[in-house]
Amino acid sequence: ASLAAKAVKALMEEALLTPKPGLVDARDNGSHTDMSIDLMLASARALEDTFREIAIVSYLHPVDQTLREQIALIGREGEKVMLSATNGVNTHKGAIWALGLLTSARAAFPRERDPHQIMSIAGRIASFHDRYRPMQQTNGRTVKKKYAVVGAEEEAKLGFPHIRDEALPALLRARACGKTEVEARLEALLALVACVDDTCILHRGQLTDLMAIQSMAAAFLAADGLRTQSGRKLLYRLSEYCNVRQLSPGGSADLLAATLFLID
Ligand SMILES: CC(C)(COP(=O)(O)OP(=O)(O)OC[C@H]1O[C@@H](n2cnc3c(N)ncnc32)[C@H](O[C@H]2O[C@H](COP(=O)(O)OP(=O)(O)OP(=O)(O)O)[C@@H](O)[C@H]2O)[C@@H]1O)[C@@H](O)C(=O)NCCC(=O)NCCS
Ligand SMILES: Nc1ncnc2[nH]cnc12
Repeated sequence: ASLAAKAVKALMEEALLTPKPGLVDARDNGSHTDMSIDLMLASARALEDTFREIAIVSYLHPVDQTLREQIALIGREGEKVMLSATNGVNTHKGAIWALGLLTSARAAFPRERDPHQIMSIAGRIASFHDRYRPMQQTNGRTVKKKYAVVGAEEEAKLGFPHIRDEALPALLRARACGKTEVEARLEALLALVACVDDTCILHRGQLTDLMAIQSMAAAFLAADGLRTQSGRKLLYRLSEYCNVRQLSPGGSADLLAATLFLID
């Protein structure tokens, strides 16, 4: 399949993974009142042309500022495409960013298969300055004024450390112990939730909410996930915590989609 089709597939697989705490899945809308699984899938499909354009301009392109600025333009258009497909709901802003950069890296080096190399190339692309980036206030910028966090921008510039050191190892470890694909992906997601400074959570909630969510996710993994009663109870508590406060680990969901794209 094309890179664009793989990016869309990764977004769909993330959306369909069930259960997920706070997030939209095939069973319920988590803590979201303005999203549904149909909306997530429609948003994913609408983004295929965006990822295709990114792949085309990036094909065999050297890693430089021109590449950075060309894909930024397409990415910003992609955000508009997303908002028109969802009637204004921000379903995939972080995913356009992460998957856009990773698609660009894969197209620039079509023979490179190693996820670590691809993440590092994407990090180099992200690190060039985009002179045309609007100065407008975003939730990420608001949060970063308050807290020193690794948000979506830094995550990419650093070469996706949370995918490299947490999600990918968790996914491969769970597969190697014979767990189901659903368990492996859920553990990869929770490995992200346990340590990502999710600006979605920090924008709507408090620092104490982020810490509580991170520690419940870590406890779920320590309890061997869905395999044990205590793991299942922790996942239930985490979901309730998110739903009651209308909080959602949207940044971690985007990074899970990026993880799935890297191993496709
Ligand atoms: C450089 C950009 C990432 C923009 O940076 P900025 O800091 O301004 O980021 P945000 O606008 O806040 O958006 C970043 C989205 O990334 C996700 N995210 C959050 N934390 C992390 C993290 N630690 N690591 C990785 N990813 C993270 C998150 O996306 C998900 O949440 C969305 C909903 O988020 P939110 O905005 O909080 O909620 P709303 O419902 O909109 O608002 P409220 O109702 O709460 O008020 C959802 O979409 C998920 O996807 C963040 O939203 C970059 O985006 C950029 O500059 N792009 C320009 C184009 C470009 O250069 N592209 C290049 C390649 S395509
Ligand atoms: N499954 C999901 N639910 C809510 N927000 C998201 N952002 C990215 N994936 C999401």
